[in-house]
Amino acid sequence: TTHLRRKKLPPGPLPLPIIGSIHLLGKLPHRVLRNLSLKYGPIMSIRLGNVETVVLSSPDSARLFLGTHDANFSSRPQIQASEHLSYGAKGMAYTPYGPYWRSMRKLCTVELLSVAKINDSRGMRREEIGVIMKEIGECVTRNEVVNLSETVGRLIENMTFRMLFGRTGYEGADFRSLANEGSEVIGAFNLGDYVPMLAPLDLQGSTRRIKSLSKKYDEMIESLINKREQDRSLQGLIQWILLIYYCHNSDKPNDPSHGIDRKGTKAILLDMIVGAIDASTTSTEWVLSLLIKHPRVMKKLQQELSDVVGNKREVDETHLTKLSYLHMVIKETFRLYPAAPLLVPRESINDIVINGYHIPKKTLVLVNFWAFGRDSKVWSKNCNEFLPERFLDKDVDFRGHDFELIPFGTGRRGCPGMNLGLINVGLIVSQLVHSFNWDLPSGMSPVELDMTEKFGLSMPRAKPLVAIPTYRLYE
Ligand code: HEM
Repeated sequence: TTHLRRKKLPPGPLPLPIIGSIHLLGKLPHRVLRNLSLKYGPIMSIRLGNVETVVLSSPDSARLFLGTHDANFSSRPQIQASEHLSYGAKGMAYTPYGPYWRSMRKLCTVELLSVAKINDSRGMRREEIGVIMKEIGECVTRNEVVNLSETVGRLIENMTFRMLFGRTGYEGADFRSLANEGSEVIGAFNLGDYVPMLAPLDLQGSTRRIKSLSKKYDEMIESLINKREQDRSLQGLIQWILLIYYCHNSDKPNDPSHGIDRKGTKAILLDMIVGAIDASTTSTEWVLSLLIKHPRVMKKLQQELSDVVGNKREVDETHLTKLSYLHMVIKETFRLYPAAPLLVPRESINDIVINGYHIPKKTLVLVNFWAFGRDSKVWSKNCNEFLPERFLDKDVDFRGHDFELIPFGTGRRGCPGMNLGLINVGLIVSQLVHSFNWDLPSGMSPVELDMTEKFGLSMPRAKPLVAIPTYRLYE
């Protein structure tokens, strides 16, 4: 009997032969998995093709797996998208746990995304926001609507480009569509990853799509790296990556031994591009949507901006820590519209027994963080309401310690770009609503604003957010 008990999987739907339960997932898997969890519980097993999968749908279950047993759940599944796009797991985000991942992670946290490096690019962010503010000002004069999704996406793309390559874009270097498409193919449940016998048929056309995207990426990034090699005066994070790459490949005694080669260089750049553009854009888009949909909250935030920043000045990064209501608005947005609804998938390293359930090694672990926010046991009966004030008397932070709110994940694999992401979102949102008032077009009332989402590695709006700006400050 002990043997039987040790082999007991968590409860879940009965799998079909060959495909398991993959057919259930549909277009919005976070919603489907949440409904299944209401039936089977917060630790649920579901077989996707050949792949044993555990879905965690409550903060307590996430604490158990990613807190208590973080070490055992710190790997990532190997999927076709990362195989092709990351040159065979040469980056960080989709690289299995081990020494290579650890040195990539160190490279990112120490050399690229440290507080000092982020502060170095402060002036650049101010300039890029200035460009967009001027552009929106022209729309005010001409009485035009602004496609906020597109505008925010372009702004974050420009900031990312400059951060990495020290200048604004080059002809043909389209980071944004790379990030969007990357998020789609990486997030998709690609049949070939789960049912290997069907992989050669490529029934959904995913493999073809992934291969063509990776070819496009490789051409683009090769040309960018070549340009940098020809013009050493260009700054940006690329200089640090290349420095380490040259050291490693030239027997220098001071080799920082990150073990990075040309492919690794390109793979880590891809992680930075997709990570920086996709999640920050999606988050900003949802914050703005929720503010426009809830005029009371918008007014209160604008009042805070008037009080802290003053009506004769632009928002500066140093203001951000003083904007406590903005902080609550962002938390509340992450709770209801997380940029990554299932976070980024994990994979177990060894067999383990948790709560009497047997979790075999190489089990795929999905954290349905989207479901946490919709759980009245966690957030009380008003969990579906957008109410930033709930954080006044609930001391919950989003940095990975409080499992109710883990939009950036947690533990060894938690997001290394969190500080940068928060600055991007906070700065853009506050500057946009400090300078302008926003109304919906065609006399649409705020309650009518459509909030439908799309699924991918990230969860953007299904339809772009468009609104009409008017000056708030200088009139
Ligand atoms: C609002 C913005 C962002 C959100 C919501 C977000 C969210 C996440 C989440 C949920 C994970 C998975 C964590 C886990 O498995 O526990 C992650 C990982 C990651 N993020 Fe972010 N992210 C954001 C911004 C950024 C930025 C700006 C960058 C880089 C410039 C970045 C780079 C990465 C990388 C490389 C990983 C993989 C880490 C690893 O596997 O070791 N992210 N992010």
